[in-house]
Amino acid sequence: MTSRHRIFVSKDVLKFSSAHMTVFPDGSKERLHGHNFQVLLEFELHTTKLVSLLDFGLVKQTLAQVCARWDQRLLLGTRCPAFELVKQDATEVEFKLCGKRYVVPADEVALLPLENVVVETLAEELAFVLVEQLGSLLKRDVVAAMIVTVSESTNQGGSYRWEWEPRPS
Ligand SMILES: Nc1nc2c(c(=O)[nH]1)N=C([C@H](O)[C@H](O)COP(=O)(O)OP(=O)(O)OP(=O)(O)O)CN2
Repeated sequence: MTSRHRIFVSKDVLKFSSAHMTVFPDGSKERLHGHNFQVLLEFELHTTKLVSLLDFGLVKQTLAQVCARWDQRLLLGTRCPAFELVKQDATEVEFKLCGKRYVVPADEVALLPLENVVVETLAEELAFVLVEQLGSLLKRDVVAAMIVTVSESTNQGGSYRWEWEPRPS
C-alpha cells in the first residue's frame, strides 16, 4: 500500500480563455467557439520535509505564464488530419480546418502539436510544458506524480497524469 501527500492549486486566474473547434471522427467539426478553460494542478509527494518544499508560489507563477501563452487565442492542432496550414507570417495565419478557410491575426493563434484540441489533449500538452518549465523544481525524490486537469465548463474536463519512476533508494 502506498501512502502519499497530495497538494493542489486551482485559482480563478489560473485559466486560459481560448477558442477551439473539436474535430469528430467522421471528419466534421464544431463551429468556432470558446471556453474559460480552468486548470487544476496536483502533485503527489514522497515527502513533506522542509528542505523538500515544493513552493506553491513558484508553481502558480509558472502555471500563470504558461496559461498566458494560450489565453485569448484560437488554439489549433497542427497534427489534425483535417488541418492545413495555408500561409503563416508575422501578421496572419491562414488555415483550413475540415475544408473551411480561416484567416486570423498571428498574435491571436496558438499552434499546438496536437491531433485534436480537446480537454484531454490540452491537459497532456500542458503537463509536458509544465514539466519543461518547472524543471529542477520537480525533484525526483520529492515529486511522485503531477496531475493536470483542464475543465472547459463546470464538471466537464479532462486530466493527464505524469508519473515519475519510484524514488531512487
Ligand atoms: N472527449 C471530448 N469530447 C468533446 C470535447 C472534449 O474536449 N473532449 N469538447 C467538446 C466541445 O468543445 C464542448 O463540449 C463544447 O462545450 P459546450 O459549448 O459547453 O457544449 P456542450 O454540448 O458540451 O454543453 P452542454 O451545456 O452540455 O450542452 C465536444 N466533445
